[in-house]
Amino acid sequence: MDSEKVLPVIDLGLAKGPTRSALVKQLRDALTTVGFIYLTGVEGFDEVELLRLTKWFFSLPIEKRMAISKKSFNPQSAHEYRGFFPVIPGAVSHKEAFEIGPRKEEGTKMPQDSIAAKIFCEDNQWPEEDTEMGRHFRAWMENYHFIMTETSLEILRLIAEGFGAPSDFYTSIFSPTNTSLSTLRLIHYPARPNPPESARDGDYVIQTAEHHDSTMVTLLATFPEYPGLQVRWWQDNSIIDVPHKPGHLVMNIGDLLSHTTGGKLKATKHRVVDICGDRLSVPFFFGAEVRRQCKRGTAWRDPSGHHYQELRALAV
Ligand SMILES: O=C(O)CCC(=O)C(=O)O
Ligand SMILES: [Fe+2]
Repeated sequence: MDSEKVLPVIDLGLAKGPTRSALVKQLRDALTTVGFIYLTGVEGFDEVELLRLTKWFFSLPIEKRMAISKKSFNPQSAHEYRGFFPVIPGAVSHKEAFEIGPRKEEGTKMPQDSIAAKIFCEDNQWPEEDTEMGRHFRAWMENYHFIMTETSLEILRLIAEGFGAPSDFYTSIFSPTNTSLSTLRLIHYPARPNPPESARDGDYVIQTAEHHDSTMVTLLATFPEYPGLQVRWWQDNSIIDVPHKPGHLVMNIGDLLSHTTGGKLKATKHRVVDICGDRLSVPFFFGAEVRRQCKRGTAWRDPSGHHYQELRALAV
């Protein structure tokens, strides 16, 4: 029955104190079945300010946004990886976005010994830094990136505990100075009145095609006035709508984490469809660690005999 196809709600507030073990079990059950959850109880999550600042960013004139775009869209830019990217006309994926990496703590040495390391560790770009609003935008987004990083690490600890593994089974790879490859992406999907045939699926017009994320964990902020997220339901392969739930993030895991569990944790497919108007959303992609290579490490076996691979961190 359609009414039963709803994402489980997980309350991170239960992580403190004697309720933690119940939370660990709820999370394991949800991520080994549906693979997508609503997440509440995230301290410091303020969707109202996040939406206000996202709207502000996309209200800036396109010339100002292009001035902080990546080199592939603006030859004058010194940035390959962080910054704005515009809509690509005619592509199935129909969006523009602004991508932000972690704040670099004073004195943190960033690797510069390979082209990849230089690209992945490059500085963020910021709009309107000479205005109060621009400075507020930067400080707020840097802090939001930090909150999402801490939340992702806590989720990884809870997941490890759910398999009976040591709490830091997945998190020991990550540096305390936050040099993870994680990306906060502010997305604007403009309306699409004349989509190409390749972007149609029956009555739907696709804005982001069906995919799994490549991450460890994704924490997605959606907003009340913008539906459009759809998830492939695990039991019957149907597509379900995932409406906004006030105060909740939507969370899923990506391929990287799913692989380490031999597919036991589900990297569930999802997509975004046109809602006949603009749409905004803000995913946070928690990826690997810049200064480490992810290698398969020791295996953990749960009581049923299932194997989980640690991501062994090797300094490069
Ligand atoms: O915009 C959304 O709601 C989801 C976006 C998404 O799935 C992605 O960017 O990977
Ligand atoms: Fe996604």
